Amino acid sequence: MDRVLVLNSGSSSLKYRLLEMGGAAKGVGLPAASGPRVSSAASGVVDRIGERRGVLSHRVPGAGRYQRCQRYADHEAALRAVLDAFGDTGPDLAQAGLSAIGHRVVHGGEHFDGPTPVDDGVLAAIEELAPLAPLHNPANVQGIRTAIAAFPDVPQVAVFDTAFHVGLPPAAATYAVPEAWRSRHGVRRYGFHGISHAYVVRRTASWLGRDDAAVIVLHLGNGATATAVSAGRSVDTSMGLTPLEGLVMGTRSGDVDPSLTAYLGRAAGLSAEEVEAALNRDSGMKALAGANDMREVRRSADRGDPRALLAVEVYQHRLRKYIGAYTAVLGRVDAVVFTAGVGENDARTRAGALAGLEVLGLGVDPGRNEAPGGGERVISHEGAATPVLVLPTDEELEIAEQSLTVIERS
Ligand SMILES: Nc1ncnc2c1ncn2[C@@H]1O[C@H](COP(=O)(O)OP(=O)(O)O)[C@@H](O)[C@H]1O
Ligand SMILES: CC(=O)OP(=O)(O)O
Ligand SMILES: [Mg+2]
Repeated sequence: MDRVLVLNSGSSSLKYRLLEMGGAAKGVGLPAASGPRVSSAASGVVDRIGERRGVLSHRVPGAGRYQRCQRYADHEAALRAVLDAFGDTGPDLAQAGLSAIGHRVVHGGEHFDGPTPVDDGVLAAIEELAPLAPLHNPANVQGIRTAIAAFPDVPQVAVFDTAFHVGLPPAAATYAVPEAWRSRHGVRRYGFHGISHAYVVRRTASWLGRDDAAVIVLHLGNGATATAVSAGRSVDTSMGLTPLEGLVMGTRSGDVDPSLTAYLGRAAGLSAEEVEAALNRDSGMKALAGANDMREVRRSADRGDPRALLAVEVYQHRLRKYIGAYTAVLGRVDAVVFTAGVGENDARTRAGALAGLEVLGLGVDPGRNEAPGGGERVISHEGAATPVLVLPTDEELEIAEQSLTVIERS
């Protein structure tokens, strides 16, 4: 049996899971995407990293839950606290015989087209890409460095969000901008959330009983991506050079007119860096409705707050446009799949995104869409031409599987 510790460092959170793969199941049984049985020996999350009061929740199946609230200054401090939690409650990581530590890395640029064992050169390359994923790559690097310091003898593997999109057709990957920007500075569309997509696309193929399907994947979390997938390959995706383009997100604007930066420089005296930071951290639902969490936005909208009502309309309108566009890109759609925090849990967003798309054969069955309970499910009408599915993503399982593939190869 292999044990893999997975670290998924987000902009302000650190999710982690210790997975046991291929052995007799203990702990919580997980729906293995492929291959042998997988179980979770411990899992948890540190939320609100960098804020005054962060929260660490650590869960060990059979031994309960443990919570600690304090300030976690950065991802290094968060990971050290996670390692302490393992020390306090078990399982003992030093004795676990870890086969690998798998890290989610958001931007892999043009260098990385698959999971990669981490060495100094790989770490330097990930660091160099930080300007293209300012909310994510610095956190990923901190996580990797801290894990190497704690477990110098365990293989560390970087698993990239961009890798799923490496084969994007040139027509979708190319920006119509000066040649020198493209050839000298790597200016192209990369695409993100590929770890989640890889998992969800495999689950979709298994649901449909075919792997040549044309699928629109809607990963709607804090960050959000729409992707057109044909026969398992990404053929267009809404995020581009950085994870800022595309859909409206929790704190990110998604698509805006590129003239915005220069205009605000002239009109408001803002530097390019200030505009970029605001588009990443202070835009999206946070800017429109005062909260980045869709649950809070919905509560405000239910109270009749006009800002929240508009925010929801803007969010859904953008989604609907991308679904229409990707129907055109694919020519034929065999399934639409919702995943991640908002996609898995918010029935109203799913219904709103597809409202008016009956002309494309798309829609939800209200009873199925609103039925309580999670898990993989169909939410379109019985016999609908295009099934609409909710498939909970599992980035940690995908990272663990990809990490083991690399370890076994080397
Ligand atoms: N029941 C729910 N209804 C609406 N939105 C939800 C619900 N549960 C979670 N979410 C949304 O999911 C988001 C987080 O999604 P997640 O996929 O965990 O994002 P990330 O990995 O980017 O942190 C939260 O910001 C919240 O808006
Ligand atoms: C790439 C990205 O946007 O990731 P997240 O949704 O975790 O912020
Ligand atoms: Mg996520």
